Amino acid sequence: MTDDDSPGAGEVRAIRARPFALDLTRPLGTARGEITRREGFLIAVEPTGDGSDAVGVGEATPLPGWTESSEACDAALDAVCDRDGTDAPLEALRAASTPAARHGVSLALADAAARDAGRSLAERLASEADVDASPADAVPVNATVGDGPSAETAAEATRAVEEGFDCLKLKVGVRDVDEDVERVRAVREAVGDAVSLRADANGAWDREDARRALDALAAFDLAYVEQPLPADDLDGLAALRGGARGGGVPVAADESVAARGIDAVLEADAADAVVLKPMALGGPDRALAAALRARSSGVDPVVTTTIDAVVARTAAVHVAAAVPEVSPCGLATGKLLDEDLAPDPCPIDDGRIAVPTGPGLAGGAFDGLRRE
Ligand SMILES: O=C(O)CCC(=O)c1ccccc1C(=O)O
Ligand SMILES: [Mg+2]
Repeated sequence: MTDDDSPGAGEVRAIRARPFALDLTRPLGTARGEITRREGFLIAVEPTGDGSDAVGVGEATPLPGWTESSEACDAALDAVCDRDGTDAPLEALRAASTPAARHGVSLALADAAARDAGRSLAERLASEADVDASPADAVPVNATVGDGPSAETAAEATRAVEEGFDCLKLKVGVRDVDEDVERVRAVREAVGDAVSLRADANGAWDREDARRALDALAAFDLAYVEQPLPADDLDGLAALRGGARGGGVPVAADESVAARGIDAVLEADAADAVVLKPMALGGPDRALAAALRARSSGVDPVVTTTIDAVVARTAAVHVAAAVPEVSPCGLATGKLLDEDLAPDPCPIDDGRIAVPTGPGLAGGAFDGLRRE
């Protein structure tokens, strides 16, 4: 990483933040409540130096429980916005306390730097993180199926497979374990054996329920169960995995990574896979670093979002593209939003999402947002 090239190292002419609010088409049911609406801030930065005038865009879309509150995000952005010649704004934004604010500013700076260099964001992230391989031009994705009655869940899963998805993630943990087992059975029967299935309990179960659920779900060849236990129960997750090594269901950590950090999860041997949300981890750079650390420990990284708007979703696609041979990622959530900040530059075809070629996030696709 060179000094004049590193995000946050240069002087920044101006940082602006504009609030937005977007409704979901219909609520996404999870064990931690329904997600109905996303409120955040569109960020724009104008870096100084060498006569370049590339404006970078970013997005800070907090989801309380995963990130700071909307108020804390607003206050953190306020502290770095609209100040002439703000130096190293990233140093003022703590990933641990205000990850969404840091995400927004770090993405805008990285977008600007990538545009200046005429490279895609994925190329810039990969080279900053010393990834040798070239970024992928498309990334496999899972369809996201929320909680619902068994027949509804099976119908939604069938629709996703008809649209070309060969990996589905089902939300579980809202109902009791027996009902969820029946939902997974109904989906497996509806979609057949060739489709990869994941289940996400969002920390809903205690150790006894989790053991019972994983034992019963072993019959349905799940790729993994995501966050079967609360975020802090790393020892419990490690013990559940004992079954995975013996042919049971693999375990993925999501909330645990956001709450405790990637290093704690890897040190505790708590997961077969980790689910990485750039918005919850403090930025695309930090999410890629976590992915590479997981990979080097033999743990499979998966990139997803907190149901972000198009700017942060596109950034997460670039993060996923920079991870060599990445597993299906939770990036097919654009259709959950009723409206968006701009048209989506990442078409999904046959279960894969296209990575924009740049420069930056998506060439000229977000130029309307840069000028506002
Ligand atoms: O991973 C996906 O398929 C979509 C994203 C998703 O499920 C999610 C969205 C918002 C908040 C939490 C979660 C989660 O993975 O638990
Ligand atoms: Mg999850």
